[in-house]
Amino acid sequence: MAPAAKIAPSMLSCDFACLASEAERMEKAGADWLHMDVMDGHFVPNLTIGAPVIESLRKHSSAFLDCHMMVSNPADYVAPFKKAGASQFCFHLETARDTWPELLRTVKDAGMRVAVAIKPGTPVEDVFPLVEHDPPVDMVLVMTVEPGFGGQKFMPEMMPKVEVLRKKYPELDIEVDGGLGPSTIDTASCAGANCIVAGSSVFGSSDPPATIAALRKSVVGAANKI
Ligand SMILES: O=C(CO)[C@H](O)[C@H](O)COP(=O)(O)O
Ligand SMILES: [Fe+2]
Repeated sequence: MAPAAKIAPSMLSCDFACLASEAERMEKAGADWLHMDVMDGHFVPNLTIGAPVIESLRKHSSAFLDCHMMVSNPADYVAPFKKAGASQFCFHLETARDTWPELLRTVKDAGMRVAVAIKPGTPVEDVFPLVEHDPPVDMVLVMTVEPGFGGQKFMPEMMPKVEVLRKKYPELDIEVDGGLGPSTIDTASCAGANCIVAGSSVFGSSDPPATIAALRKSVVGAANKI
C-alpha cells in the first residue's frame, strides 16, 4: 500500500519573529509536518536555525518537526536535536559518505525518525544501501533544487530518481523539497513522491489551507493510480 500523504510547509518561508504562531497557522491549515531547514553556512551558503530554535518552538507546538539538516557535521547535531524535540533527523548523504551506518544507528537509538537527503548531483543508487540497511532509513528526500535557499525553480529532471525509488520500495516515504506548489505537484506525485515540502507556495498563498489541500489531493490521486 502506498504510504500516506504528508504535506510539510517549509518554515523557512515564515516570519521567524512569529515562529510559534506561524507553526500554529500551518497546523490549522492542514499541515501534517512542519519542515525545519537547518543550514550551517558551510554545507550550504546560508545560515538559518539550530537546536535552540527547535527547542523554543517545541515549547509551543506538538507538531511533527521534520528537520532537514543542511550541515557539514550531522553527527554533532543528533543529541542536541533530540533534546530540543526534533521528530525526524534528515541528514545529507554527501556529508556522511563513510559514516552513515553509525549515524543512522545513533539517530534511531536517540528515538528520532531518520532520513537521508540527496542533492541534485547525487545518483539515486547511492541511497539504496541505506534503505536496505538494518535499521533502514525511514524516508529518502530527493532535493528538487540545490539546497540553500527557498523560492527556487523546481527541477523536473529529478523525477526519474523518485520513480526508481517508488518502483523499488513501494512503501517507502519519499520526500521532495524545492519549488513544489500547485503548478509542479502533479509531476512529483505522479513520479511517486508522498511527502511534499512547500515553502514559498504555501506561505505566499492567499489561501494556505486550499494550497495544502490541493497538494494533498494530487498525492492521494496519484497514489490511487500507481
Ligand atoms: O531545503 C530547502 C532549501 O534548501 C527548502 O526546504 C526548500 O527550498 C523549500 O522552499 P520552496 O518551497 O520555497 O522552494
Ligand atoms: Fe528543506
